[in-house]
Amino acid sequence: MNKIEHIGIAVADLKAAGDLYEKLLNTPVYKIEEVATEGVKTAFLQSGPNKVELLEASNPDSPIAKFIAKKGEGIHHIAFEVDDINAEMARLKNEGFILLSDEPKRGADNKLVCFVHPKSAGGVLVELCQSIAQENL
Ligand SMILES: CC[C@H](C(=O)O)C(=O)SCCNC(=O)CCNC(=O)[C@H](O)C(C)(C)COP(=O)(O)OP(=O)(O)OC[C@H]1O[C@@H](n2cnc3c(N)ncnc32)[C@H](O)[C@@H]1OP(=O)(O)O
Ligand SMILES: [Co+2]
Repeated sequence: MNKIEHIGIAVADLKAAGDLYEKLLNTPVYKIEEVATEGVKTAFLQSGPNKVELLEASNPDSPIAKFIAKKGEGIHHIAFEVDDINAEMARLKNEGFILLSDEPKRGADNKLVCFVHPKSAGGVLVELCQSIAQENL
């Protein structure tokens, strides 16, 4: 596991949250991207070395909709950068962590991603992110 790749924040209204975080971080949203397979619409802001991912549910079955219904808006997950997501997934599985998919999935912002169930990670939803090489986009 390398640096924190982003902090995921669940929001009810992506536009309003984007405006708020632009003021808070004094930096513009640099990308808006829907990941239909995840049921989310995302907005990204970069503040120094830190990346913030705002997440709005794009359908009622979205994990973000369920999260907000249960816990309200707020920090949803921590994503870590990995060099080799398949190797990290195998290592974590071997260590007894519960992975939420058998294979990496296509995430936002040109990443391959996989999630670790919060029940096996001390109550924190952890995401692994491997950048997709330019030639493979
Ligand atoms: C991929 C695009 C983008 C990117 O970065 O590229 C994203 O980050 S997409 C982010 C949205 N997608 C996901 O979150 C996928 C992984 N999440 C899941 O599969 C589910 O949300 C899961 C399994 C974590 C929870 O789903 P479930 O249907 O089991 O919901 P429950 O409310 O029953 O939760 C069970 C249990 O877990 C606790 N929980 C749920 N979400 C979180 C969370 N984000 N952080 C910490 N804990 C969480 C929930 O409170 C329940 O615990 P309990 O003690 O029973 O209340
Ligand atoms: Co994320």
